[in-house]
Amino acid sequence: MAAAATPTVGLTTARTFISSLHKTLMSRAAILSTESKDASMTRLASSSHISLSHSFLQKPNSVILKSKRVVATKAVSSENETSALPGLPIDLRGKRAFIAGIADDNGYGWAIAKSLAAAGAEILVGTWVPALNIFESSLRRGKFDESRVLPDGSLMEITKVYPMDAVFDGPEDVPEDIKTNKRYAGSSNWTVKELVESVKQDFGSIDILVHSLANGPEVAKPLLETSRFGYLAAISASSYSFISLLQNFLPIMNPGGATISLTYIAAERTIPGYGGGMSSAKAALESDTRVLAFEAGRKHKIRVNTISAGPLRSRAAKAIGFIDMMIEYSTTNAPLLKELSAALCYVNSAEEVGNAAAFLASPLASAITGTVLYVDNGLNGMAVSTDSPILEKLHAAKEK
Ligand SMILES: NC(=O)c1ccc[n+]([C@@H]2O[C@H](COP(=O)([O-])OP(=O)(O)OC[C@H]3O[C@@H](n4cnc5c(N)ncnc54)[C@H](O)[C@@H]3O)[C@@H](O)[C@H]2O)c1
Repeated sequence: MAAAATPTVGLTTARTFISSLHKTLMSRAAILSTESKDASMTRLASSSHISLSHSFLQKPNSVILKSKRVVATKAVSSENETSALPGLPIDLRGKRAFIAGIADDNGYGWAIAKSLAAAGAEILVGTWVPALNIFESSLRRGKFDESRVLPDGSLMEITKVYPMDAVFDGPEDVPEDIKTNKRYAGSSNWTVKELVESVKQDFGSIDILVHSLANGPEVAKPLLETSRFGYLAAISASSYSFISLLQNFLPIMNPGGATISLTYIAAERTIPGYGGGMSSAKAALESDTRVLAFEAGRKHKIRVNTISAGPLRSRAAKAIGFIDMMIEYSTTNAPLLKELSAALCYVNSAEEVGNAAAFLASPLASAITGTVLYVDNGLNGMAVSTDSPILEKLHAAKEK
């Protein structure tokens, strides 16, 4: 079920590629490395994976024209070279991340995967079963190629995509109507226990777990009108799912690893319209972050944090129905006044959340656990909206 395999390259192409990499390496080696160029090349040959974009695969002759799309997915620098680099890099090379909740390239899960990949982590993805076919076929057809581009010009590789449904812990929990549902036909081993068993069999262990999923069937209903079913379904898919993933993944997580979930300010302050028990689910997720940080920290040396993210036009958010208003509210009232999705600088909000997640997952955050990290341009700190007509009256009165 590999979504994006690493293709082999023809001999001539490989020579061209190695020659261009050799040039790059030589210039890097001259600046950075104290070891011999031959030793660097030997290391490069053994550590680099040559990977090509889908567009190259479709047009083999375009490899030289599109040389930027021909990349080494593993960094060529050694530990020595890294320590010689200026700055404080987020280095996740050698780490394996499982990101639960990616079904397209618009959501926070995708952005986090990209930042983790840019820092060198290997990426495994868990996709909700009903969305799996379309996600995998879009990936195969190159629909996401443009948004797979990482800051160094290479493309994010997803080593494997796993089907999952986070509301079922084991096969015994799956009701008949889901078992026979045609959207689930053709996929297997997608309950949480079976998923983790598959990851264990395939890879042995992981270092980073990201929970980027939520679901509330009655999200559009006010809490006061939410049914017991809707409320519990929201908690099950959006909060307990994190506990279930931790329960099952912790035994195969390497000590020192990190887990991250995504929350929303509606957990702490009232956001009218974010209903159906979703605000309750996020409140539970934030509280659980603290308790799970204690338990997972003591028992497994694993950190647990959650990112409270600003509004993003993801598929899930669009389904709620007022995401554009929330974005406008945020861009008008947050301390940092920037359009989140077209930021003043080279990043957008999803990337900013991705980068914060990469930091939290890295050794740079080794003493951070049990926290809610706000990545929302500071909106959470505001007690009044600056565009309130009441405040406008106040300002007008002062000016008189
Ligand atoms: N978009 C926002 O404005 C915003 C703001 C703050 C927090 N968040 C949180 O970010 C996380 C990611 O959401 P997003 O907005 O990026 O949307 P998204 O649509 O990209 O991600 C939600 C994912 O959850 C998956 N999913 C739903 N039910 C599932 C289940 N039972 N099992 C497995 N997967 C399931 C969906 O297939 C989808 O891929 C969520 O926790 C969301 O609450 C979003």
